[in-house]
Amino acid sequence: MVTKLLLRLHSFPLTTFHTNLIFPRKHSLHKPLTVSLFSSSSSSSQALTQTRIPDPTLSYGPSLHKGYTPQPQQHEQEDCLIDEQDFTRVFDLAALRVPAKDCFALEKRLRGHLLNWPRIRNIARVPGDEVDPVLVNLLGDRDEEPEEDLVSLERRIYGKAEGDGDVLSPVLYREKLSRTFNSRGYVKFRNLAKISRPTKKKRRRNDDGEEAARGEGKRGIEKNEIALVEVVEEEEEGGDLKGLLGDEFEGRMRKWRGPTRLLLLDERYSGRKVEDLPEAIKVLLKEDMKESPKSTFELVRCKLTLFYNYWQMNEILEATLPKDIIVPSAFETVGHVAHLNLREEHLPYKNLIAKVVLDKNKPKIQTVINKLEAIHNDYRTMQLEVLAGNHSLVTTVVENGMRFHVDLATVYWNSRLATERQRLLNGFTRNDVVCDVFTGVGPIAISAAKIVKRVYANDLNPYAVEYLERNCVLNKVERRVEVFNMDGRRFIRAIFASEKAKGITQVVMNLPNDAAEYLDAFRGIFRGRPKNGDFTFPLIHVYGFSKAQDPEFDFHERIRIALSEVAVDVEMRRVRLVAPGKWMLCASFILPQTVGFADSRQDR
Ligand SMILES: C[S@@+](CC[C@H](N)C(=O)[O-])C[C@H]1O[C@@H](n2cnc3c(N)ncnc32)[C@H](O)[C@@H]1O
Repeated sequence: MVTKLLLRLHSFPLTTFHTNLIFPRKHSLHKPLTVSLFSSSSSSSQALTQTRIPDPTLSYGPSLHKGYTPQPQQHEQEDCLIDEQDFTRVFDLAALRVPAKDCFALEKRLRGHLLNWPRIRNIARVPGDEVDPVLVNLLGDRDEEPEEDLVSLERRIYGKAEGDGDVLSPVLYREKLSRTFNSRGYVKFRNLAKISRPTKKKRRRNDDGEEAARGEGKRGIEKNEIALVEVVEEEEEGGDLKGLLGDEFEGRMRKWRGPTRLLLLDERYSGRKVEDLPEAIKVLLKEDMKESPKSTFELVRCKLTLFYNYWQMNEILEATLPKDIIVPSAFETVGHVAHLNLREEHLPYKNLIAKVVLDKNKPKIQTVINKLEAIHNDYRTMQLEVLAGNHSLVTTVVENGMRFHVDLATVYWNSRLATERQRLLNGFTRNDVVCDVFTGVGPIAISAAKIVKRVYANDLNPYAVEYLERNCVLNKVERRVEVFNMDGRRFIRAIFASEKAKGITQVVMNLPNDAAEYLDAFRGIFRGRPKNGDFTFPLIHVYGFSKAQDPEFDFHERIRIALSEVAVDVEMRRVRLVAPGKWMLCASFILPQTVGFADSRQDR
């Protein structure tokens, strides 16, 4: 998520309340302010008339069950599945307005008293008070008449000071200045060009047309906007300076003369007056005042608006789905595709769930699919339903630093096996020659090709073989991988009957449903060859599922039966629990000589 703060100025019709002032300011440089956090630009023109959402059991922190909703807006509903405006929540907060230069130090020291909400920065910018340091310097360091300095500064920046009447448009203001130029002299206006020319950043935003509508209250919430902070009140005229800092600081009362920041205070302090703030905050501010006597602070009330984009997937789903069903919290990803495994109870809400998954995981996720039924077909491909996003199931997955093109509609892919594949790869050396009998699009074969001498990769599915070949080229291993498209049993027989058999040191058989039953293909593969011949008895890694009480024993039995061998020395490990009570296992063993030289008449 982008964590950028951008400024909004004068974009909301804001209500102004009285403020508790730490430092009163007779002349304010500020209008009601709008500050946007984490967004790229514009703000809402929502009127903040509210519908309270009372919940007596409120926990600490942001929640869709807390705060209040702004008055519903007339809007065109793009998607009837979910109305994003229903998820807008407004929270009343207190904030300390502090000089920008002090904000980080104060944030550190006040941390325990700040808002500390996830994805919301404790420091918010205050638009409109960013003053070019050169201009601030123009004020000099004189203490005697700070207010006159500020009035003068205001005129330079805004074309008017408080009480001067309406703000001139930038064009009129420039014209006015140019008319008075000669009489007033260049000295006082040497920054004219600077202040009348928009900065590069502002210009860019103007180009986007985003700033153009500012002030007209026409803008909607930006797509990626998650939160907005608005100062909703201005200071009380002639507020009591002594309230917080005592008599000793009265003489130090001075005006703002530079950029400020808002330090958002803990939600507990919402609506409090200065005197009600914890002693720790007061002491700290006093200390800061002693260290930098020119610092100014004020307590302001503000509204923090959290939009649909702020809330996380589970928060939205929890608020939307009926209370008695489990909120789906996880999904698999394959490239840009999110793969849900929805339960029966979720099916009536599948499109809504998919939309939230898509919204909350963009741009990485572009498509949301649901598996329709258990995998039954030979190629181990899934029956899928596209629920949201684009319908392309051709995607690119990165695993072990390799890239794999995959079409989920026609080939098998399972990202959950990445760790297991890596474990297998760790056992390969550059002296190995690997045979991958059920290779799919090649996640093992292609990664192995970067390590070992040679790989023979086979799959029955012609689409998988097509992607395998593409992926070999994509990962620049096509010269080390020989590709076959045949039934696994036939492949084992053919490869071990050929000259290639000599060098093969490891065989991978990852077809957990039936791979063990293909082991019979190894019977007699070296039959007829001299027993002291220069061939290797390969290390075989075979995968399988077991629902038995003792899965290792059960799988071992299947292997023994397939090999027609009384005893096989097998190293067994559990890979993962694929369903309640169903384990995926990997058995590794060196092909027994008795099996390799077996009489083929025992074969199927
Ligand atoms: C579980 S996938 C494993 C793919 C790959 N090893 C991986 O980790 O992604 C099993 C693969 O075996 C292929 N397959 C199924 N039956 C086969 C057979 N009789 N002979 C060869 N390949 C077969 C399927 O097309 C599928 O690609």
